Amino acid sequence: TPIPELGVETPQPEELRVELNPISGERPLTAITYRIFQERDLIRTFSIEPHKLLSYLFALEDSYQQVPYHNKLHGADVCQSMHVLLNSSGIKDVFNEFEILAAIFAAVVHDVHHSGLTNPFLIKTKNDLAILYNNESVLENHHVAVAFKLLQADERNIFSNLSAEQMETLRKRVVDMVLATDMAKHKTLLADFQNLLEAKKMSGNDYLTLESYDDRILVLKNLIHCADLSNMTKPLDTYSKWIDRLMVEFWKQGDAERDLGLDISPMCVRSPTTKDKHQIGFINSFVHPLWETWGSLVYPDANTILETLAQNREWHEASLAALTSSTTD
Ligand SMILES: COc1ccc(-c2ccn(CCC(=O)N3CCOCC3)n2)cc1OC1CCCC1
Ligand SMILES: [Mg+2]
Ligand SMILES: [Zn+2]
Repeated sequence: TPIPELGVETPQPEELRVELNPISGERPLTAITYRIFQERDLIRTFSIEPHKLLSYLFALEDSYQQVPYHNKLHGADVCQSMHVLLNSSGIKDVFNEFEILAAIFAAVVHDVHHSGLTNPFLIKTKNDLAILYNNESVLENHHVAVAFKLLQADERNIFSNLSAEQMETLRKRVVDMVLATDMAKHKTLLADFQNLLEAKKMSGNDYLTLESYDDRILVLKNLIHCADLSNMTKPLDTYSKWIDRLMVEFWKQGDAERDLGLDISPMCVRSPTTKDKHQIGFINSFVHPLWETWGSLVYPDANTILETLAQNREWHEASLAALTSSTTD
């Protein structure tokens, strides 16, 4: 049975079309995710009932908070970036449709109900979430718990036609991937990833023969982490809009820290050079090493990404030089 164009039979196609229309900007997360599910034929492969997918995505989108950066646009952005990265010719044929379903789902849910505050802030203010999750990946545990809580309503359970065993593995993959987006996990995640690629290179067989669950999920964890850190690899006009959103979110946290008499986190200090200096430092310390490693796996697919990353870093260095020279004059 052909799936209707908008995914569901509806007596009011025009109203639904407006609602789903990404141009109207009302529901970018739903529009992008629904489109990706269609394009990857996930709706048919997993017998997902279209009206349940729409209900789930509407509820998910509405559960993203209206904060400057970690809002539904970021969820949509990471989902779209994940979709593109999964198409890298280097890994296109590596992952099966279950892993792809888990990866796309993990990407779109990965920051749901984000409060616009960082884990250290929630921990030092003894927020209920920090108590609940014992200071361990507090936000990330919350995001993935909310994502699965939304699935409990029958009209939103998009996985109702998966077997119990399939659901169990999907759940494990999604939890593993969302928890891996905690920056505190970055160093271990990247080191394990580099060791895996090194071992594969030593053994001579091509990278793409990933047998164990642990090897496969390790690559998927780095993949969602790359998607989450993909702002710096985007064209400058897009990238600079993300920076502005994140800085507003950080500055609001800085204001809260000051009001509470707490030390202001370094990234939350309002100052003209903070933006460039932190971006350069962050790209050098975290983003470039991660994308370079990813680039070695999918070589040469990441070359454009690495070039854009280098150009964006140079742009920050130039604006920092201009700033400091003008202030020293
Ligand atoms: C557009 O700029 C950024 C975009 C994304 C990130 C970023 C870092 C880690 N993640 C993954 C989620 C996480 O762990 N976070 C969320 C951001 O705050 C830190 C804890 N995302 C960092 C960015 O810039 C750096 C932070 C201020 C200047 C340099
Ligand atoms: Mg996050
Ligand atoms: Zn994120």
